[in-house]
Amino acid sequence: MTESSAAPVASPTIKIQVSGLKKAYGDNEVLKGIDVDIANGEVVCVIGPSGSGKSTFLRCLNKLEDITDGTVIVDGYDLTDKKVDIDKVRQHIGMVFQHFNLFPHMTALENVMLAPVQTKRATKEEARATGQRLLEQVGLGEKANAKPANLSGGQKQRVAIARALAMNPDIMLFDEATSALDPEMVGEVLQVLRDLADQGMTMVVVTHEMGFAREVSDRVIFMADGFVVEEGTPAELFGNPQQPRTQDFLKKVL
Ligand SMILES: Nc1ncnc2c1ncn2[C@@H]1O[C@H](COP(=O)(O)OP(=O)(O)OP(=O)(O)O)[C@@H](O)[C@H]1O
Repeated sequence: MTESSAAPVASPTIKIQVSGLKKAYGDNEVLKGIDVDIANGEVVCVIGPSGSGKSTFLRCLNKLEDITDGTVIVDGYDLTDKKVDIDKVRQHIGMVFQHFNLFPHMTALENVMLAPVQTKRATKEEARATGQRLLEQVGLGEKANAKPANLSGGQKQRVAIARALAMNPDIMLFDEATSALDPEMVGEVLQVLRDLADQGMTMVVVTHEMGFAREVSDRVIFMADGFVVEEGTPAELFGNPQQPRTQDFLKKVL
């Protein structure tokens, strides 16, 4: 590998290029060779049965997991290149998990301000102004001074989304962001995701919300047993699935 290999290498229209991605935990190979390209502004939903490798796939996209084999190129940075500064790459990527992991002793606004200030991307004043704007964007402008304990699950998740947006990412990864929520709060969080999709954010969304996948995504990927079994537009995948495994899965969940 040369020094220059740490520089961006991909086309700016392709945000994420995954080729031959394998991930094993010991002898257990949970990703068995995934090939996916995701374009700028594309919204991709990843669906599939429990244990099929969806979260592991997502976590490989910002190297929360070490990649066993294959390549993952994000915003032109090859994550398998040891010279690539992963913290720098992660500044392009916002990630939202099932559990919100907010700091309980900080207000909603302080949680949102934290990363830009800590990484010196913004002064405190700038981060405060941006944080307030982002809380308003997710419908929580009036909750800026509330501590997480005084917010509902859906509100906490919306703070977590605002926190991810505070680093001004150009890719957002959502790992079952609504799975821990009471049903009545799912809609308010999905609405924030819809708004982000409308604004042209590149998004990869691991979800069990088939209605959301159907309505919002540009492309749906169906995974099973560590493989991409089938992918297509929502109309193709939900309306006319080709693979028996996809058909069986959709029969169960729709
Ligand atoms: N840190 C880990 N160590 C060992 N095995 C793991 C680890 N993380 C995940 N696995 C295994 O990898 C497989 C895929 O898990 P993953 O969480 O990616 O599936 P998933 O499709 O997201 O499932 P779900 O829909 O239930 O969240 C599972 O068999 C799981 O037990």
